[in-house]
Amino acid sequence: MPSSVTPLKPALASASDRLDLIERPRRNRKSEWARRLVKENVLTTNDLIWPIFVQEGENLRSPVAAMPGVDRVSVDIAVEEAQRAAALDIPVVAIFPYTDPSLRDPTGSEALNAQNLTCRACRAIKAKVPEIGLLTDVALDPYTSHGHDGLLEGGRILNDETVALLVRQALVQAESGSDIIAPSDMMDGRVGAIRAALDAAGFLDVQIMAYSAKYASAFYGPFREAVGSSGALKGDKRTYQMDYANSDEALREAELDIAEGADMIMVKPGLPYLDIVARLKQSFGRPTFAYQVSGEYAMIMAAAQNGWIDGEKAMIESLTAFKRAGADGILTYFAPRVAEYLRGK
Ligand SMILES: NCc1[nH]cc(CCC(=O)O)c1CC(=O)O
Ligand SMILES: [Mg+2]
Repeated sequence: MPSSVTPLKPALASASDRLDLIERPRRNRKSEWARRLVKENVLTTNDLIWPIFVQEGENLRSPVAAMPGVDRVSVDIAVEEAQRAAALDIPVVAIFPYTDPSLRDPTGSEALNAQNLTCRACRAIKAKVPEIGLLTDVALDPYTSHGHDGLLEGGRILNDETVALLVRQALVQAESGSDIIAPSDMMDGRVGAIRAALDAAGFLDVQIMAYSAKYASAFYGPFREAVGSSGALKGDKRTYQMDYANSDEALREAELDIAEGADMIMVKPGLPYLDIVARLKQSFGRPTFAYQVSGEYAMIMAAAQNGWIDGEKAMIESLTAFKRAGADGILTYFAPRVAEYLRGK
């Protein structure tokens, strides 16, 4: 018998040393094949949405300091990234613009410009990579000089006036080829208003993924660096984004968005809010997504770069945790790396 073969033998010498257990949960974990057999949740490339930051210029990549491995890219490179995503079977890319400071104003008027970066990126990607889904964020913050998602008047964010602008922003995005409109602004009533406008304009097939439970969070810091709104932001977003102490409120928000026509709902941030993901999925049974945001990405990368955790393992574990909580998909900056990892398996 070759020495590498483990002989079958009783684990303990005498029966008296043995615990009298009917159930031994470890039996189902005894080997790789046994673990695979009882695996409950699996992460696949179908679960991934890749957020991409775009900037002006040509053949340009600018690293985002707080997000190692993530670059802001010019539109031509964004097209190449979309091609890479399609080749990796990633279903959707999400476009986020770095707007030149000279184009930012108090009303975020650049958001309504059909020639803005987001719209140009959409058209360029649609033309070259028609097989990939395109998601665009609807909110004014990449375009306002004050960094808020809505119109600001005397220190207040105006709801209904903002919604009127968001509707127009959604329309220019749909006209540019966006397949999924994702309102991230947290104004009341925006989903219904956007749905009605899309339908009236004939965009019956354009989907809405509502950022339904979006919390006022410290984990968005690196994103604001990436889109250049951190320096601009005055105050915080707590009068429109949710209080992280609340959970029932997320149910009411999601209920409203669904009633107003959201095709998909989203929770954001991700990992610290898995309880919300689970509650929404169980309560509504709708396609439910989570956003593993910039600060979550930064934490994993920073610890990995210090040699404190295994970054690749933490990446897969964190994304599988979203699946376990009930998420149908995850917006994650790890998307291309995970897709490559999954392909190699
Ligand atoms: N409304 C814009 C928006 N859309 C996505 C994010 C954050 C994404 C991330 O941190 O990765 C933000 C920032 C914010 O609300 O301040
Ligand atoms: Mg709402």
